[in-house]
Amino acid sequence: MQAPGRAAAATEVLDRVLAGEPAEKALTAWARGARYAGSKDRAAVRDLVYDALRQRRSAAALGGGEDGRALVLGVLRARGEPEDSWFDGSAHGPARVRPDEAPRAAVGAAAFDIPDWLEPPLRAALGEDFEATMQLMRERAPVILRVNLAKISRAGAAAALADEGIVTAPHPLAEAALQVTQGASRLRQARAFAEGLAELQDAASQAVIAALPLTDGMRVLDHCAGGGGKTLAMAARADLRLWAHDAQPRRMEDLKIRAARAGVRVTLTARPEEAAPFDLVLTDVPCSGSGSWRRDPEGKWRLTPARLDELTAIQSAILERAAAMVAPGGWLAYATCSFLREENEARVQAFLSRSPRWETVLTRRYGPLEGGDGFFLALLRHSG
Ligand SMILES: C[S@@+](CC[C@H](N)C(=O)[O-])C[C@H]1O[C@@H](n2cnc3c(N)ncnc32)[C@H](O)[C@@H]1O
Repeated sequence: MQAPGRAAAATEVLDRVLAGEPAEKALTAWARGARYAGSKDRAAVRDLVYDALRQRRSAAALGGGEDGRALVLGVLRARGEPEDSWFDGSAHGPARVRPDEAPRAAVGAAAFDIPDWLEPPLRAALGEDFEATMQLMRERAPVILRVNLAKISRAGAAAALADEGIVTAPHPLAEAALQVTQGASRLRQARAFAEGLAELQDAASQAVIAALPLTDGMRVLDHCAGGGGKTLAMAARADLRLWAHDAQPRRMEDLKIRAARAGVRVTLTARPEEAAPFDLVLTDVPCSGSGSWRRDPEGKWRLTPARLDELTAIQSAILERAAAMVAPGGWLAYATCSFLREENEARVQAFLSRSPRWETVLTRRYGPLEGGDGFFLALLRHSG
């Protein structure tokens, strides 16, 4: 495919997304009907679509409109591409750019590519880091690996990956983190993956686990385990007795296989109370995802104040339930991949105001200025 064909494909996909279809579904539907598209074409169309979703408001302004065509034009203008070679009016390409499609300036929240209603709470949460953080959130997220230090050193894993054409650099945020700088497309087939030497995991997720007081022999519950990324990261830190739970057990489907690959044992449970008490319970709660909108940019346009209220109620309920499963003197770790105080400090405060036997030992916010996703961790201790 030539550049115009890719622009036309991204326009078609974005128009479907703007009409309400999830981006992954729209991309799959397009790829099925475009057998002529090679892997490079599919990657290029995907990049255009995801760049447009991350930068939806500023791309719309730069592209002089609101539809898929304007978004693609805006992204290409932001990239400094010669628009005539993409919008060339050829049979498979978009029509030439019209005079009424002149770029406009994005102002206010649009310049940060966030909905208007989220600017005040994000400013409140991020303070003087707001602008720099929001600029980074408009970009693609880095590809980061967690080396399984129980099996190999970080330098050893980097060397094994380099043998397969995957170039990495140590990431400063966590001792097991490697940032992939070249060859990311080879990762899925890499031996280092199949042998459980490394897993994909954001650096801030890794830093959250590194901050937990985990020691050999502890009984630990990952209460919102999902795919189990943090379960496995905890297992690599110490010789633990580990349980994993999720309200949607299907999400943990691959965890058994991944645990076996990593050489660790995890008990999946639908009724964690039966194995309580635990020395530490991690609650990586469902949240707005505002810290990981680089990876899931649709999330920021989907979020509404009503959904945020629902999420904060769920977060409070999870904290209550998890706290009841912690042994006297034990630990409760509350984590979100969100910047918003309503989901972070405010949830912890609300919990503490109802729970006099708990105190905060540590709170920490992570963000893209440190090279990872946005994350929040509060480590609470029971008084015993
Ligand atoms: C942020 S994700 C967890 C990601 C996971 N810890 C990881 O590192 O890959 C939140 C998870 O919480 C689960 N969840 C939602 N409500 C829950 C509840 N009331 N109790 C337990 N898990 C819940 C969701 O199904 C989702 O998998």
